[in-house]
Amino acid sequence: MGKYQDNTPASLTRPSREQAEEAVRTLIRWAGDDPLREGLLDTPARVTRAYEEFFAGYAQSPQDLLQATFEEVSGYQDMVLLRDIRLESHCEHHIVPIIGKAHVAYMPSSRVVGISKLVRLVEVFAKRLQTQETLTAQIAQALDAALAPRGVAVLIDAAHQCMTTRGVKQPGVSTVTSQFSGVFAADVALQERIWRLL
Ligand SMILES: Nc1nc2c(ncn2[C@@H]2O[C@H](COP(=O)(O)OP(=O)(O)OP(=O)(O)O)[C@@H](O)[C@H]2O)c(=O)[nH]1
Ligand SMILES: [Zn+2]
Repeated sequence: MGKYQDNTPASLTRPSREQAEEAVRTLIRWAGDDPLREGLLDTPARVTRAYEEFFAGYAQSPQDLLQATFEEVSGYQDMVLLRDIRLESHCEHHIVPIIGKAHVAYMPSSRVVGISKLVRLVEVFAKRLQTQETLTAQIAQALDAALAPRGVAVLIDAAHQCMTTRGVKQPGVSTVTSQFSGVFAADVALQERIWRLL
């Protein structure tokens, strides 16, 4: 009998906690230290628990999150914009933090969603291994799919620690990405209004 009975590729099967902790011990040795010295003994367990927090988004569904919508907003039709949502993610190339701000806007058609859900939506995708472009696009696409609004705008402004603390070492650089759909994609004046609001 094969090791993986459901034909799931080995690269997709979740290791046990013990295997994950062993991998951390390997990386500690790779860094040049002794995983058995007192100060590092509990580190593998802490790191795996930290990974559960950093990457909690894999276990969360954006569709479930955006299910509860409502219509009664007394005919309100203009944009809803959440500015300065704290963004904490990890770059998929180096697994180091991406820290910044996300701004999410949509132009409702008939339904709106609880504003906290927009923050949670950012978190679902941020708590995965990401590029900033993918993160921006995934948030926009999930909102479009769930609310069928007249348009969506997602902007992210973030610093990548893979560029600030290593590599090119440019602490002052932030990366700005944006994705517009619907009326926001069609109307440059609307895009300008958003940039001004930010
Ligand atoms: N487009 C994009 N690139 C990213 C993102 N996060 C990190 N990167 C880049 O991914 C690239 C990986 O390049 P490689 O040459 O394979 O890796 P590297 O040798 O570590 O690159 P350096 O960072 O230049 O030292 C780097 O240029 C990173 O700056 C992101 O969110 N979007
Ligand atoms: Zn990186």
